[in-house]
Amino acid sequence: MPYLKAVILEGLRRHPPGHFLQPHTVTKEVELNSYVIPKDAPIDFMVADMGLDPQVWENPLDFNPDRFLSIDDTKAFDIIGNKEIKMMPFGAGRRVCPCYLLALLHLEYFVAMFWHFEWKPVDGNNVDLSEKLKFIVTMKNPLCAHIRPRENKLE
Ligand code: HEM
Repeated sequence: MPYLKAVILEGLRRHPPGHFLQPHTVTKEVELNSYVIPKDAPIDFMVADMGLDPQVWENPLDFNPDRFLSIDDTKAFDIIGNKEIKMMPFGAGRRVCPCYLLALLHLEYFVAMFWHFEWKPVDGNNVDLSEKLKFIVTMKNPLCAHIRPRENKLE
């Protein structure tokens, strides 16, 4: 289970479904780290870039779930930025995704299907992880796979 959770977190870091949040704004001018943010100016959060910041993540382009296993308890990873923000696929603060726990559970069920089902690319096509930026991010070339129950259960 810890590794399954680590795979989900790494997927959300490396390929967050939304590259931006909804635009946010401030109700009065504020200064943050010597930047002045004017009242009512639309503010976009670069979610995808946060997850690729080399000052925060070692080899950020690598898909490496192990980076989350070094955290004592994967469950405790601060995905909604209560204490610190290292990535924010669900946003943070008062407009954070209210269903993030449901979404995480859903992702776990989906990825756990690999335990029981074997996935094979159709006609030997390689899996292409190129992204297409729409309202959310989708696969540029949709995944086509044959799925069948595993004959040999995974250890
Ligand atoms: C992997 C799945 C999901 C991701 C990555 C995701 C991500 C997000 C993000 C980034 C926001 C905007 C946060 C902000 O602007 O600060 C958001 C808002 C929201 N999400 Fe999700 N979400 C997911 C699944 C879901 C699901 C399953 C539901 C409901 C069943 C849901 C319901 C909502 C709602 C209602 C809001 C608006 C909250 C508000 O404006 O106060 N999301 N989500």
